[in-house]
Amino acid sequence: MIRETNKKLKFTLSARHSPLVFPSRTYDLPESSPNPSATIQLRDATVRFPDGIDAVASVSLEIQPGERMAIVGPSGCGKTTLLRAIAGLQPLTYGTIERDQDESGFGSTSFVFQQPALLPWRRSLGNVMLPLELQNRNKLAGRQQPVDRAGRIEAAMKALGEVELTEAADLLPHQLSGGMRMRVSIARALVNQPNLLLLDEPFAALDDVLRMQLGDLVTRLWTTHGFTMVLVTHNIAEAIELCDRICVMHRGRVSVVLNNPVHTQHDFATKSADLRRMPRFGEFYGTVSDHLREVVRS
Ligand SMILES: Nc1ncnc2c1ncn2[C@@H]1O[C@H](COP(=O)(O)OP(=O)(O)OP(=O)(O)O)[C@@H](O)[C@H]1O
Repeated sequence: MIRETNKKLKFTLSARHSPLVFPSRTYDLPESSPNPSATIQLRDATVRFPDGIDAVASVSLEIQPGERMAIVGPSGCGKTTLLRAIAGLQPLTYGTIERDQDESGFGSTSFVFQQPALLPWRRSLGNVMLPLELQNRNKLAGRQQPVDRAGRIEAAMKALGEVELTEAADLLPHQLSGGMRMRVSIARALVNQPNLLLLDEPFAALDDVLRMQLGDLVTRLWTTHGFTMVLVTHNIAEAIELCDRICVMHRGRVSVVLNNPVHTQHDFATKSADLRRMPRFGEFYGTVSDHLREVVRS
């Protein structure tokens, strides 16, 4: 069932553990989103590993439907652990993470990793169809309507079309370039119409030009699909290009959440390369770097 989505939403930040609070603002979300996007609410979310390290320490944060949140911070500050906790892959020691779900109770989340992790014996089409096959198994748990083979092929071809790889449907992963493999991985993430897309350093292994091209692709897909997005990255420029807010983490905690002034409603169609030329891009880049330098020093 598709619910009506609110086109204008107020973004708020629960700043209980954030020393710096920036005012919330109102966004115009993309016009057409086939799935209602997810709201994520973290309250005192804590992950303590057996060695006593709090990889995520009392994080309270609210991510609104259709919002794109970047998570940056020094190596080892807990970014990946936080993302895995949001995905439900990492249990919390303390606190809660709430996700709204669709009526079937499934609430689809897709994950894109730095390594595309394609099955080497499956062609692009077969790799992209995989989540739908797994989803069919979930029907045993009464969660989703099964999708027949024709439906799976149609959905996978549509997703491959969205990443401009229709012509590579019959190729095996070893016949694809690094950028193409990543696009197949993005198509696989899109095929079950996620309302939440989690990306962990997706373009870190790629060169700058590819990075920008794939970043523009993700923005275009977000404009069409309207999913909520959380991106872990070391790359400040990428965080600014792709996200509405930037969360700086340090030692498991949220140090600050910054509103991105570079993005406004009419920037959605602006290419990364053009965004980078804007004076406010450079200014904001400086602000984010200053915060990162500060947390590293403290
Ligand atoms: N399974 C685990 N068991 C024990 N400690 C872990 C485990 N996974 C991560 N850690 C520790 O938790 C802390 C946070 O790790 P995490 O991978 O979330 O950081 P990160 O910010 O994503 O790092 P990077 O930027 O280098 O990828 C680190 O000190 C790490 O050593």
